[in-house]
Amino acid sequence: MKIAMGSDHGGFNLRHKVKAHLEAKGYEVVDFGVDEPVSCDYPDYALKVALAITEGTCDLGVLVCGTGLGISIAANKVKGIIAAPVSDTFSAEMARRHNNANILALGERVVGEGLALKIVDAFFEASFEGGRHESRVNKIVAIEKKYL
Ligand SMILES: O=C(CO)[C@H](O)[C@H](O)COP(=O)(O)O
Repeated sequence: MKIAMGSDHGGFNLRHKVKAHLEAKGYEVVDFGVDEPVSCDYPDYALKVALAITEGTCDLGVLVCGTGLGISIAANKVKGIIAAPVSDTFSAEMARRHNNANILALGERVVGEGLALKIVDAFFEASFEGGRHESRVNKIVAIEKKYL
């Protein structure tokens, strides 16, 4: 599995820790920056990661900013993206199993490294269940098609 990653300055340190963790587990990570921990705009990195997924060069993504909010809000503006800002392991698992999220968003100023890595594991070890959840996710896609 190929994972796209990106962050702004607020998620710079945690992005590197998550990247090392995923690589140690054998995932291929494509890192879209930011390359230096200098003040920058999170929508720029949300867009790079979102497009890598919708264009098919990566399978899933991880985005990190200070809270995980702005960067997921921006990513969710791209058709085909379901980005979930997550701060606990249960929601991380459900984001895949029920919501078919294709991007996990983390907040470096919200979760510590230990919890963040457990959240990452919960997200990547889970799979979409389909069934009743598929028709619900399809309704999200229909909203996106009609209104975005
Ligand atoms: O969390 C974020 C967006 O949701 C950003 O990382 C945060 O807003 C950046 O703030 P600052 O420019 O004050 O470092």
